[in-house]
Amino acid sequence: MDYDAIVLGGGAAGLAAARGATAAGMRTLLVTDGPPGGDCTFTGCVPSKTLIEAAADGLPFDKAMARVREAVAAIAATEDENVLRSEGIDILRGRARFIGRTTLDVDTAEGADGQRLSAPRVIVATGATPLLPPIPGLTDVPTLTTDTVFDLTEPLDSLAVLGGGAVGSELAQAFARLGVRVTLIEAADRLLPGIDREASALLTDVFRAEGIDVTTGATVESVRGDDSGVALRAGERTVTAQRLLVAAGRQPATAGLDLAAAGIATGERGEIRTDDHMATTAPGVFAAGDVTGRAELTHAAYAMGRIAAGAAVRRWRRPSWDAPIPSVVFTDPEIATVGIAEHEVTAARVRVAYLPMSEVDRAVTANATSGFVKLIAGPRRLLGNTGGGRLLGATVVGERAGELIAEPTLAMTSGMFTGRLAQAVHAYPTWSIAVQQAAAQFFGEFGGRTARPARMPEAGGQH
Ligand SMILES: Cc1cc2nc3c(=O)[nH]c(=O)nc-3n(C[C@H](O)[C@H](O)[C@H](O)COP(=O)(O)OP(=O)(O)OC[C@H]3O[C@@H](n4cnc5c(N)ncnc54)[C@H](O)[C@@H]3O)c2cc1C
Ligand SMILES: NC(=O)c1ccc[n+]([C@@H]2O[C@H](COP(=O)([O-])OP(=O)(O)OC[C@H]3O[C@@H](n4cnc5c(N)ncnc54)[C@H](O)[C@@H]3O)[C@@H](O)[C@H]2O)c1
Repeated sequence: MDYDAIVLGGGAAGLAAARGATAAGMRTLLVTDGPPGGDCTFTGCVPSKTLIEAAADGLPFDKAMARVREAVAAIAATEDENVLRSEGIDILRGRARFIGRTTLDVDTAEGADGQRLSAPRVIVATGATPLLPPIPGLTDVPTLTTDTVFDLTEPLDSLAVLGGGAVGSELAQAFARLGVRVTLIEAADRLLPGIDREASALLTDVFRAEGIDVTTGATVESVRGDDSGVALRAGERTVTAQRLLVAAGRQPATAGLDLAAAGIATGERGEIRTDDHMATTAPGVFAAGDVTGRAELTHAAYAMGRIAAGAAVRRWRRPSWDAPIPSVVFTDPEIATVGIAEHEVTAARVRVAYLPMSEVDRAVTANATSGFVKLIAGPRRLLGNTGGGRLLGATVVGERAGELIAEPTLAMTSGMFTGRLAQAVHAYPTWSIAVQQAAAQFFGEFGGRTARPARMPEAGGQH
């Protein structure tokens, strides 16, 4: 065998896996056909968050795009090939495919003949690529995806955004704030369909107030156009725009890997099937990150990479995928979630504490009262709702929601009594005191509010 472990893909999952395997004393090779950092650094989190911040700062289009390039370069430099080699990881730039369970053929960038490499442990972390849905005409018109949108150099007049998930919502608002006329079309009945219904409604109101033309419950059925513009047909509507951004989800990147040669099974969406230890159906082969079709988030990819590496090197007490994963949509206001949303409650005796930001002093002082904190807590085995029960989920909408979600995430991860959130003294007047004040509602009236029974789906999830 050439190595103890070979990792395929240099994104968040692959980097975590390579680092984890190296730290465990494995001679590790990272094979990647793109620069280390992957989607998050080059076409995902980093450019999108920089664009959002630049737009919020009121920068003109060209300066905003220049700031995007600078931020990407700065963060890429912290994890480039030299940095990884200094950490003891071998790197090969090239495209890998399986020719056996633990044997790979790698086509290197130089176009040399495939290099044959093997290791008893292989971790597949090849990520995902933007999905182009099978909509008539879509492949005949020039489209933007997150692979290309951050390369724009010329300002746009107008942009149609297909899809109101995290990508569509974040970029619709950023481009609108950069002066682009934005139309957003979402097939589901609301933006960010998986989240708390009130959060969706609030975001839609904010978008409309900022001039974004939002249509929900309308599926884009056909597209036509050319270099000068596009026209989208969605139900009764025809939307025209200079450019079209397709933000309809991502698909696992397994094309060309020849997973069958290794006996690696995939699921309905082409995702690599994994168990709780990130093991695939092929002994010795693990998978991590977006390619598994689990939470498509950088921190989740990183966590999966660590688990895969740990499980690959250990026989006993192998780490498992069971931690609650927070998620933040970086719109303004931010929408942060962990665990379940209220419409997902199925058990009895689950209670909800709700606190609007208009009753949080820091939000009042910041004149940013749009949003709320919602904590969902349920009974423990034997102990019931004693001590506030245990936290099942939280949704925070507001200016610093992404920071506030860390505390409920800790509560869920550690399995603490929800009451600890109310007991811990929080500094006044912080944003995070909102979590304490909401948690206090599980123990009686606080500020005129008390936790109420969760509303089951048919009753709707509004406060
Ligand atoms: C616009 C946008 C914004 C986002 N914002 C956020 C955010 O704010 N927060 C967040 O948590 N997540 C965000 N995400 C999601 C996040 O970027 C991904 O979940 C994360 O990057 C996935 O990491 P990964 O390692 O699984 O895959 P990737 O980063 O895609 O890495 C896969 C790597 O594998 C390589 N590869 C593929 N096939 C092969 C092969 N056959 N051989 C060798 N190498 C191969 C690729 O070149 C790539 O470098 C965002 C995504 C997008 C698109
Ligand atoms: N802040 C973050 O953490 C962040 C930001 C961006 C992306 N991401 C990750 O990237 C992944 C991809 O994001 P995404 O927004 O592309 O995917 P998504 O699956 O979250 O949303 C895609 C949306 O497009 C809609 N859609 C699909 N076909 C349509 C059609 N024909 N007409 C109208 N609407 C249509 C779907 O109903 C869906 O709501 C997500 O899973 C997310 O985890 C995370």
